[in-house]
Parts: sequence; C-alpha cells; structure tokens
Amino acid sequence: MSMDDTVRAAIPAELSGMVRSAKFADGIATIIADASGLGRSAAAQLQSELEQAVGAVPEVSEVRVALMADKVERRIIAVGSGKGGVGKSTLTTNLAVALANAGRKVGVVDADVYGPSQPLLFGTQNEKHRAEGQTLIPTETEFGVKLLSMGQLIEPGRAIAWRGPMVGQALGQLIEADWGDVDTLLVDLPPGTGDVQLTMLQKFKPAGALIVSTPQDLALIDATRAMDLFRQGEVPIIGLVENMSGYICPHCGETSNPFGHGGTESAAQGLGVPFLGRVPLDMAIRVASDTGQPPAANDLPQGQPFAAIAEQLSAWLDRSA
Ligand SMILES: Nc1ncnc2c1ncn2[C@@H]1O[C@H](COP(=O)(O)OP(=O)(O)OP(=O)(O)O)[C@@H](O)[C@H]1O
Repeated sequence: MSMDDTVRAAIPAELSGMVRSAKFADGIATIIADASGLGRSAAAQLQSELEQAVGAVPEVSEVRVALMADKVERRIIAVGSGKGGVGKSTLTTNLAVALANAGRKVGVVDADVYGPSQPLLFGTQNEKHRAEGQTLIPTETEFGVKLLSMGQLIEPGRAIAWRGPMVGQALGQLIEADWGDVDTLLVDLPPGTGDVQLTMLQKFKPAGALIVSTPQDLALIDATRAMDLFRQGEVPIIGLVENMSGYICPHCGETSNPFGHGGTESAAQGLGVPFLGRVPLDMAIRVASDTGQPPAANDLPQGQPFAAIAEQLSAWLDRSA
C-alpha cells in the first residue's frame, strides 16, 4: 500500500465521499475535500475530523486540509407592501414553506423592523439566534426553512428609534449570515418605502420583488408606490398578490367581499405586471398563523392559495435563472 493509500484509508467512511484527493509527501498529508452546501460550522467540523483521523497515522507529522465549495448562487426575493397589516408576513412565511416543500433551499429574512413577526409565524419566538464571531447562524425551523429576524436583534419596542445606518447594518448582518446551501432568500420588508428598502436596493439588490395588497383602492395606491421604488431600482416586479380577498364565513362557508374584489388583478393589468393570485380572508389562516403552524405546511385547504402562488414564483425563478 502506498502512503497516499494509507492516508486515504485513515479517512472515516462517512467522510470519504467528500474527499477529492489525498496525498502524502515528506510527512505532510494534503487532503482536498468538497464542502459544497455545508454551512460554516459543518465545514469547520469536517476539517477538524479529517485532521484528527489523518493525524492519527504514525508517519503523518502534519495534515493540511483544503476545502473547496461551489459558491451557492443565492437569489433574494423581496416581499413588500405599500401599507402594514395587508398580510405580507403571512404570505412570506407560507411561500417559503411551499417552496421548501417543492424542494428548494429556502431562507427567510424578517427585515420588518417595525413589526418583526416571522418568529411567531414559524413558532420560533423562544429561540435565540446564535452567532459565530460576527456571523449569525440562522434558526432551523421545523418546516425546512431557515430564519433570521430583526426581532432577535432589536429589543421589542426600540425599533422606532432606529436610524438609517443602524437599520442598514442590521440588514447586512441578516443577509450576510451563514445561510449554507440556501438558494432562495425571501426578505419580508417593512411596509412602505423607507430605510430598509433603500439599503436593499443599494447593497443587496433583489432578483425580483413581489408586492402584496388588499383589494381596496387605498391599499392599491400604496402598493403602486412600493412598486415604483423597485422599478426605479431596476428590480423586476414578479407580480402582485391580492390578500384578504373575499371573506369565507366560518359558519356557513359563504364568501363575501368586505374589501371589494378583483381590485388587485385589474390594478396589475393596468400597471402591466403579472397578477399571481389571491388569498381569501379566512379565520383559519389567522388562527394557524398565530400558533406557528403555517397553513402551507399542512395538507389543509387554507394552504392551497399559497401553494398556487408559490408555483408561479417557482416558475419565475426557473425562467430567470
Ligand atoms: N388571508 C388572511 N386571512 C386571515 N387573516 C389574515 C390573512 N392574511 C393575514 N392575516 C392576519 O392579518 C394580520 C396581519 O397580517 P401580517 O402580519 O401578515 O401583515 P403584514 O402586512 O406583514 O403586517 P405588518 O406590516 O404590520 O407586519 C395577522 O394577524 C394575520 O394572521
């Protein structure tokens, strides 16, 4: 057996699939391994396990491990709205879960400084974010989606006092975290066109933006303003989503239209952007969301509108790859 083979044989079976080459010369073992898709901490663990295993070979006085990684191409999708309370966060959570169910590697950045609600929606509000040095480690939710939230960087109630540069810095920490193999990062923006939106356009330009509105004229005017900002920043508008479109009565199942109906679809037509679909105002969506059980995670009828919109988003991601 050559010394190269001896070094290779010392590598534990579960790691050998990642090892691209193992060489030995002058007491030094040089291992090249493929760490594609591993997060920073998993890659560090791979390195130390290789060093230990190969270092145990008596002839080896030094182990040099080089880790290669395919750079994950990660696209940012901004989810915005003109005004608050239209269901932007609920949509973000459920689209993320539906995309993950369809096999994508999905992360959510909760950049809503003024009302960070993703930890509640994913049921992770009792978990603290971890960090390695300056790098945040996203929380693994039980729905196969990774999550980082402004809510865990800021004390509740302090957000209002935040100025532009602080917001920009915090957003940078969230977006440049250790996302590992995540290829699609949905960013839940605060409503309107403020500091977070500007920082996103200047520093972390999204691949596309999705805008949520309710059917009323007022909400639509605000949504148009939000869309204009992305257009000015040359971010493609993936489409408009109408939320709270039609109320499903929990008693009789009949649908009524407290906020009107179809306004978003005709606004989308008028603005020349795709209409991606509507989600009804359904108490079951609110109840499931408040208990950290996104409707899209379960095979419930309430999950279907989200799954249909996620399919369109997925098709857009494929087309623009
Ligand atoms: N389709 C729906 N049916 C029933 N309730 C909904 C629906 N969409 C959202 N909600 C509820 O409306 C409230 C506001 O939703 P959400 O937090 O997602 O809005 P938002 O636009 O992100 O608001 P903000 O900007 O204030 O964070 C929540 O209580 C949520 O559960």
